[in-house]
Amino acid sequence: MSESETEVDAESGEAESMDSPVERAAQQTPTSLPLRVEGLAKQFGGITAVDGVSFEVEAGSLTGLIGPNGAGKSTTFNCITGVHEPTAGNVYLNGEEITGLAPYEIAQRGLVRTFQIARELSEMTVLENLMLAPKHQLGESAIRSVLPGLRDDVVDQEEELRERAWETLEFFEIDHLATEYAGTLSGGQRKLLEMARVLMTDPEVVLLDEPLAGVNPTLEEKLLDRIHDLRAEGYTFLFVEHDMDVIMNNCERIIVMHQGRVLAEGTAEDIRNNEQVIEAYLGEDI
Ligand SMILES: Nc1ncnc2c1ncn2[C@@H]1O[C@H](COP(=O)(O)OP(=O)(O)OP(=O)(O)O)[C@@H](O)[C@H]1O
Repeated sequence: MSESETEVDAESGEAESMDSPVERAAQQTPTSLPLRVEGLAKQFGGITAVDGVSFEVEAGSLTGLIGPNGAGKSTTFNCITGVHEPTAGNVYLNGEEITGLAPYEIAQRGLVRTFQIARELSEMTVLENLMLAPKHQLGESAIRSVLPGLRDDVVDQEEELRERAWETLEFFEIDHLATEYAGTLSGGQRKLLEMARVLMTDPEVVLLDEPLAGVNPTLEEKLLDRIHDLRAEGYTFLFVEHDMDVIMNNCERIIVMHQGRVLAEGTAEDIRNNEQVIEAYLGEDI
C-alpha cells in the first residue's frame, strides 16, 4: 500500500496511515542506518539467550559488540543473519525488514558474515574459493544450458570475475597463495581468505565474528588495516571480538551485552568508565 493511502478515523476524524508496520519502519528509518535491531529475543527451550536487544549500526561505522561469555553475542549475530529465527523482535537492513529470512536471502540483500572455510572449500584453491563466493554468479555450464547464444558473455563474466578475485587477493596480500589449497593455510591466512570471500559478495554490512581469533600480531595488523580501508570506502562493520584492546582501539561505537541484554552503548571512553560494565566484567581489564 502506498504512503498516500490513508483512512479517516471515524471518531477523531484524523487521517490514519494504512501502511504495514514494515512499510512504516522503512519510511521512518533513515537510509543512513544500515542495520537496526529492535526488541530481539531468542529462547532455546527454557534458556533466554537474547532478551529484548535493540541497537543501531551507523553507515560506514566499525561498531563493536562485546560482553562476557554467554552474554548472547553469537545468538544475536545468528538471529541477525538468519541462522536462528528470533523468538521476538525485528531486524532491519536499510530500513527493510529482514527478520526470519534465510541466511542466503539476507546475504543477497547485502548483509554478510564471515564464516569459517568449510571442509569442501578447504579442498579448493584460494583463487577458486574467491571465484565461488559472489552471490549472483551463475556457473558457465548452467548459463550455457539455458542461453547457448550467450557464451561470449559468460566467458567475459568469468574473465571479469577472475580479475576481481586477483584484485581482492592482492588487497588482502594473499595473492602469492592463489594456487594453494585453502586447507593448507595458517589460521591467520584463513581469516584473510574468509574476509576476501566476503568482499567478493559485494556486501554492504559485514558482521565479523571474532575475525582475529588465532591470528598472529602481524596478520592481525594487516587484517585491521584492511577493515579500516574498507570502512573508509563506505562498508559498515559489526564486530564481535574477545580482545578488548582491539575493540577499544578500533571501534568508534561499542555495544555491551550482558545476560542477553544491552547493558551499555557508547564510545570506548564511555564504556571504560561505565560502572555497570566494570561490574559485569568483574574487574577484568576493559
Ligand atoms: N543452540 C543453543 N541451545 C541452547 N542454549 C544455547 C544455544 N546457543 C546459545 N545458548 C545459550 O545462550 C546463552 C548465550 O550464548 P551465546 O553463545 O549467544 O553467548 P556469547 O556472548 O556469544 O558467548 P561467548 O562469548 O562465550 O561465545 C548461553 O547461556 C548459551 O549457553
